[in-house]
Parts: sequence; C-alpha cells; structure tokens
Amino acid sequence: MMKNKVHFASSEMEVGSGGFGGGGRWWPCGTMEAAAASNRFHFAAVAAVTGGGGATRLLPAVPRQYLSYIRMEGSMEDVRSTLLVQELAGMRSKAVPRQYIVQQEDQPTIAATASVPIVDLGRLSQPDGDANEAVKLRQVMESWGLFMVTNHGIEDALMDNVMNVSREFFQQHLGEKQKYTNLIDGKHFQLEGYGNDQVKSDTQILDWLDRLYLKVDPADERNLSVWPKHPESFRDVLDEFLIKCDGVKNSLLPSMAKLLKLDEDYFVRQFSDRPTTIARFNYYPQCPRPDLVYGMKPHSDATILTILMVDNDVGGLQVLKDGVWYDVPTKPHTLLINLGDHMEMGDGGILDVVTTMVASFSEPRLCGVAIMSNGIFKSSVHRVMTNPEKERISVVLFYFMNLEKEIEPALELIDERHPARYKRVKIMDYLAGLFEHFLQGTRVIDTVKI
Ligand SMILES: O=C(O)CCC(=O)C(=O)O
Ligand SMILES: [Fe+2]
Repeated sequence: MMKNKVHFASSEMEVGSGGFGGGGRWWPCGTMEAAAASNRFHFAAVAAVTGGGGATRLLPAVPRQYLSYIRMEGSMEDVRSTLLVQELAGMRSKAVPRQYIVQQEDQPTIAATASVPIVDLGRLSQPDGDANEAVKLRQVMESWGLFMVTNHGIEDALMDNVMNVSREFFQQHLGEKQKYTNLIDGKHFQLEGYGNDQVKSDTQILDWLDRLYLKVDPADERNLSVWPKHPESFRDVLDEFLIKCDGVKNSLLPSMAKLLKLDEDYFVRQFSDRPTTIARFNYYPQCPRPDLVYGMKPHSDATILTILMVDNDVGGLQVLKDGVWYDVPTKPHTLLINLGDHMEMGDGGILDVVTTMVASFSEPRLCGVAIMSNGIFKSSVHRVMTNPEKERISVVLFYFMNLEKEIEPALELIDERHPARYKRVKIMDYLAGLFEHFLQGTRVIDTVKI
C-alpha cells in the first residue's frame, strides 16, 4: 500500500479505509475509491472536521506568509500516487493539499475582459479569401496566438456528442477509468491513458485536473488498450470529430501560408508524412480554493497548432497578451485555435512536453510555425482557472508534424533584408533539448537562434 506523507502548516487529514481518520472524525470520503488508498494529507487552508459529538467546526486558513514553510516528504513515486483530483474534490473539503497551491507571487490574478478575436472560417476559406477575415487572422497570428473560430463546418450535434461522451467517461466509477490508467504497474508514468500530472520533483505544483491522453495519429500507432470502451460510442464519436477537426486544420493552414505570401500548401505539406496528433480530455472538478490553485498553470502548447473545444457554459480559460491576462469567453459551438510552441522551456521529455510551462512571460512567444514564418507568427500563453461550483471539461487536439522532420524558416521569406533568424532543427531533438535546458535554467531557443 502506498504511503504519502505531506506536511502542511495546519490541520492533518488522513485518507483511511473508512474516510478521513486522525484525531477527530474527518469528513467522510466522497467515494469508496477515495478511501482505497491509504494516503495522508495535511491540508493547508480550511479543513472541515467533525469532533467526537459530530458537530462540524472549521479550522482556520493558514496565513499565506506561513505557506513557504510547508514542505513535502516522500519519494516521487509516493507523491505521484496521490489521489486523482476528482477524488480530492469528491471529499468536499474546503482545503486543498499543499502540492496544488501555487507560490504567492504566481497566484491567480483578476483577468481583464477584451474581445478575443473571432475568425469566420467559412469566409476565410472562400476561393478569393475575405480581406477582413484575413486581416483579423494576421492580427491574431502576430499577437494573440489564440482565437475563436466560427463557421468551421462541424455540426453542433457532433460537438455536443464529443462533450457528452467525455463527461460520461469522467463520471464513471474510478475502477472503470483505472482500466486505462497512465501508470504502468501502478507507478511508472506514461503519457497515454487516464490519470493526473506526472510528478518530477517534490517542489512541483500540481494542476487541479485529471485527463485522458490518447495518441490518435499515426492511426497505426494507436494504443487501443487505453481507449475507453465506455461509453460505447466514445471511439466512433472521437473518430468522427478527428476527421472534422483535420478538415478545420487543413482549411486554416492555406490562409496562414497566404498571409506570408507562401505557397498555399506550404504548411499543409509540413503535416504530410505521418504527423503526430494527440487528443487530450481535460476534467477540472470543482475546486474550493480558486484563489490558490490553477486548473492548468500558465503554459504554451508544445505543438504546431492546437484545436480546443471548451465547455459550453463554464469559462476559465485565460490568455496572456502584452502582459495582461484576458478571459476567453464561452461561446457554445465555437472552436479555439492555439498556435503552439515548440520553442520554449518544457518540463518533460519528448512528448511529455505537449504543454510547456512558462518560466518567463517577457519573452515573445515562438512556435513551430514561428520558425517557419521566420518569427512573424507567435504562439499563445494561456492558463485555466478553477471554479468553486462547477466542473469543467475541455477536449484538445494537439497537432505535431512528423517528429523526425526538420523545420526551418521558409526559404521564400529570407533575403538580404530578412536574414534567417533560426537554424534548421529536428523537432525530436528540439523537444528532447527542452527538458535538459529547463533543468539547467537555460533556454533551448537560444540554441537555434542565429
Ligand atoms: O481547458 C482549457 O481550456 C485549456 C486546456 C489547455 O490549455 C491544454 O490542454 O493545453
Ligand atoms: Fe494549452
């Protein structure tokens, strides 16, 4: 049985076989599954506890200035074996374990409201293009790196189905979901499957979400043993959605190429020959402390391009532009497009770096497309806030080129006045370099800059 020992400044909470044990009787466990692991958490903020007489009292929150004294014990594997976030949320505690609390200076701040650009894909893809939409697209590629897409050709019913099967998957009994676990032998993390964050260091701050990762392309490399069998329609619905999203990607790429006065199929060509696509289903349970915890910390995606479908009603996604965080509004049945970022610091190995943690926001964001565009296009830095009342789901498709391929600035964009700003780089090598540079505190982007 795994034992975690995590010290917090305040109360102590033990997850035992019958609920939370310890001195008094703690909140009963939200689920039987939660009780299965014998993990001990000491909670940092407010914990609800019932004393001998059964009366509930609230323990005071730990003043923020003490949070830095909190430390964590246990091996990495132990820490990794902490409960899934869905189980933690099911306990209905008012506290969150220390591993989820971000440093005071990084804690969520109020976001501004601005209109995140909306691009009408139908108009953009008309044979002659639409000048207005193209202007908007240029603005987003050069600054926001994230935009909403309407008129994308994917039926509302299909989008609803994708959301429904995702929700049904996460709402299942833990035992059913664990059939697709991302832990080999219960402890070794692999990218694919169901679970939560990989823990690489005892100071790592965890995100308040669980997810299901599936490599969907190349199709002959699918590991169907981690593809859910329930709900029964899951696989068919996902397959249909993948085909449609591929169409969205392929109608967007020529417009991006045209903006740079490149051959229309320039970017499409880059995705030929066994590109890699990953589908990720993110499940953010209700969180008692949205002021201390992120659903997903600020990051940029280590992809060329990401298609994102977010919850119809529950917001939380924010994007950084010119140093200011903006709420991305919910607008049912729109898609979001993110320009990814092969070119920043990461916290993982090869495909672990699907998302790269952002160490510094002051640098302009670059992405695979940015290298090909010789630095004209930027990627987005974004984050997800938690919600105290509502769960939230998002479905994300991460598009990579063939990882064996090399990328370089398009030759057509280079002349005497516009020299190449980046060297040719193999994507796989670049992703591998991300982790090493992250550990050394250096920037892998510097190795490809000319
Ligand atoms: O859930 C969201 O809105 C964003 C998810 C995201 O950024 C990601 O999965 O990389
Ligand atoms: Fe992301």
